[in-house]
Amino acid sequence: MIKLHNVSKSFSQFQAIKSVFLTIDQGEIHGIIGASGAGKSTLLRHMNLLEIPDEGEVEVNGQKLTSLSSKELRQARKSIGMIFQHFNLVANKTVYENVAVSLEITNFPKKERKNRVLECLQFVGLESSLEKYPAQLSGGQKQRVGIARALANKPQVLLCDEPTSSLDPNTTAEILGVLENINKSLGVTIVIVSHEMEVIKSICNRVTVMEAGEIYDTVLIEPTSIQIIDNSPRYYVEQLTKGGGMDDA
Ligand SMILES: Nc1ncnc2c1ncn2[C@@H]1O[C@H](COP(=O)(O)OP(=O)(O)OP(=O)(O)O)[C@@H](O)[C@H]1O
Repeated sequence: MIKLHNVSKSFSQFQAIKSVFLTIDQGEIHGIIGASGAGKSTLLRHMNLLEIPDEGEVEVNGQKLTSLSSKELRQARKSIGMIFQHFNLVANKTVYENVAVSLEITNFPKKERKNRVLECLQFVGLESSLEKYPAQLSGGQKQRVGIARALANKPQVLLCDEPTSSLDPNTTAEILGVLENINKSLGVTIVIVSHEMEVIKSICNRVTVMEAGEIYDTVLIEPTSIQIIDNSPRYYVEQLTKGGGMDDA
């Protein structure tokens, strides 16, 4: 479970996040959507304290991250994986090494590292690309490496910041399939920030709509295929709740 309690964050004079309260249940696939600059990524980055809130508390997997020492926070972060729009792979490391490095950082038992790396790469279907370098991979394959790296330490939560925004529609569907599989077969709670309505509609159980640093609404959704034509938070909520168009707006 993830709990944000009265979280606020400013950059200089600009308040990016304003008194946000949000609870994400264990096992959920939770979407965060909204216009550019609404604060989606900043909010997500509070869930592993990559952003430290000015005010408020962040609780993940029963631990109040905002009350932990740096050592305790490093430990707690093992159970929170993260993937990114631009994959953030190390260019001069192979696929195998990119995943292994996350086990080295957390002091994962040395004897078990190789097996764990292979297991994760097998899970994302990249077991035959161990010796390749990121430049030799397609965007979808790079994101699979990112996912394998995020899974290496057996997280309970996976934070996804625009995970498919650099990918074409077919590759997007493949990556969403991998994320769905992680949720269903490993029981990992997933939070996805995306500006793509189709992505959110196809995978999430519940969606938070943000506007100007605040939560505009949080809605349960039923997946349907829609085409996004507007950027207002009201439109997002209408689409998520009714699956309707803008005719009655
Ligand atoms: N490190 C930072 N320093 C200064 N301003 C920041 C910083 N991080 C975010 N912001 C500002 O906070 C606001 C919210 O940014 P954020 O990236 O969270 O929005 P977003 O909804 O994810 O947008 P996008 O969809 O364009 O990525 C923006 O105005 C952004 O410029």
